[in-house]
Amino acid sequence: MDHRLQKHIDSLVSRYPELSVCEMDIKKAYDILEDSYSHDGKLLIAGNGGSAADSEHIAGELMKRFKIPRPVPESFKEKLISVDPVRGELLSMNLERGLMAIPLVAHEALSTAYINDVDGLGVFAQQLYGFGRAGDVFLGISTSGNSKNVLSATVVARALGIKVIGLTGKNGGELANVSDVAIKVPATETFMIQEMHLPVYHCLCLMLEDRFFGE
Ligand SMILES: O=C(CO)[C@@H](O)[C@H](O)[C@H](O)[C@H](O)COP(=O)(O)O
Repeated sequence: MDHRLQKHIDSLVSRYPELSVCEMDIKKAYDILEDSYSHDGKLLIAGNGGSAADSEHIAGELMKRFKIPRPVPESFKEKLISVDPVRGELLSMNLERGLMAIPLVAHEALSTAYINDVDGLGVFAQQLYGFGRAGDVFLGISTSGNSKNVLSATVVARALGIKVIGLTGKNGGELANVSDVAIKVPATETFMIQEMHLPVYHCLCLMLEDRFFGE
């Protein structure tokens, strides 16, 4: 792996030595994401409770600058100038390029209506079916690896040609079995698993940002 990207993993492992067991799987997950983003794909993310918050957090890191400024291309700025009816005023916008990431835990009106009218367990599957396209990536976050609404979404992912990354606890659960790669952090207690998920996904976001927006 490029030393520029490896440095993020080295930093992760120096801060969290227990996560060294995840190194290979983090690299595999990175490769899947890099390939998807290189071909105009996107990331769809789902999880429950604390992992729902993580889903939103990840989208936030990817959709705008994390550490590196991501200026929009000059050609697009020129388009902004050409369509700005009140020259200058709107150009104070500081748009940034994003890596497209959609948290399937958002969209409350859609989710609550689907859960209420159709099927509680299909809430992520329905959104994945709507938003997902072949070549995208689904990231399922589950400390147990057995949350049925996340597992249902993996079935839809397979049917659509969407690769699945699982982020789980040590035991992996069913999610690890149905993922293209499962990052199983070495903890078994829900809150401790969640505490290890954060540095793992930060590392992936840093690697992707460096790849697509670094020098
Ligand atoms: O944040 C916490 C516990 O720390 C809880 O909200 C927790 O995320 C919820 O119980 C989830 O429903 C657990 O689901 P999962 O991680 O096993 O898929």
